Amino acid sequence: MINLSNVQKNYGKKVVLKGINLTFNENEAVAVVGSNGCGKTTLVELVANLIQPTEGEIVRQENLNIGMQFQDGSWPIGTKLSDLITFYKDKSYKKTEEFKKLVEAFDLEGIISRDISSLSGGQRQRINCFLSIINEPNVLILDELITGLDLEMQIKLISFFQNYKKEKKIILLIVSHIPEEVEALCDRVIILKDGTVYEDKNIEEITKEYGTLRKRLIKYYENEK
Ligand SMILES: Nc1ncnc2c1ncn2[C@@H]1O[C@H](COP(=O)(O)OP(=O)(O)OP(=O)(O)O)[C@@H](O)[C@H]1O
Repeated sequence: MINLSNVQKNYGKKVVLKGINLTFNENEAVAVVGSNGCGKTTLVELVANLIQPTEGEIVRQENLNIGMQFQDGSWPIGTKLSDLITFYKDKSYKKTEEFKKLVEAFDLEGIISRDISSLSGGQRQRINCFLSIINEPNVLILDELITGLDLEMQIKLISFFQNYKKEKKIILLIVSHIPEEVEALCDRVIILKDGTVYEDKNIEEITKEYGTLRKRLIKYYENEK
């Protein structure tokens, strides 16, 4: 369980988030959505303990292991995924069934021994996905998981993470601009606006009221103008 109470985050004089009260529970998949710059990544970085609130408190249940897939990641020239695996795991890991399953799921075979800095955005994205779960997190944060990926990989990744969340009963937090991705992966949607929680509802409530999440978000963007 992770609880945010009265959280505020400022960057200099700019108040990015304010008065945030949220609880995330085990076995729950939650999406954070809203316009560019509304504070989605800031919110998940606070949850991940990567940055600290300016005001308020974040309480995390003990022994939480947090994994995060970033929108991109820059590695020093020459870094290879195979080196990173040796860093995070022992050598025998590469012989495990688990590893073989992940290589297949993220289509890593041809890129594992290549310099990450020479890979395409989509290839790096697949590596970031793999690294986000290498330490078996019980809180997994996916920030724009399928953005920039070809359709085949989008379908493959969504299906992988649908099964992953069912199996592992983690807290899954996703940041996304793609309503269909959110509907496929999440039970609950938090919409941010002006640095606050504008709406916090289950997908079922949203679809009952608006038909689809896409229709709900179009209404949100219409009011933003
Ligand atoms: N390290 C930082 N220093 C200063 N300002 C920052 C920093 N990180 C984020 N911001 C600002 O905070 C605001 C929220 O940024 P954030 O990345 O959380 O938005 P977002 O909702 O994830 O946006 P997007 O949909 O474009 O990815 C933006 O105005 C951004 O410029």
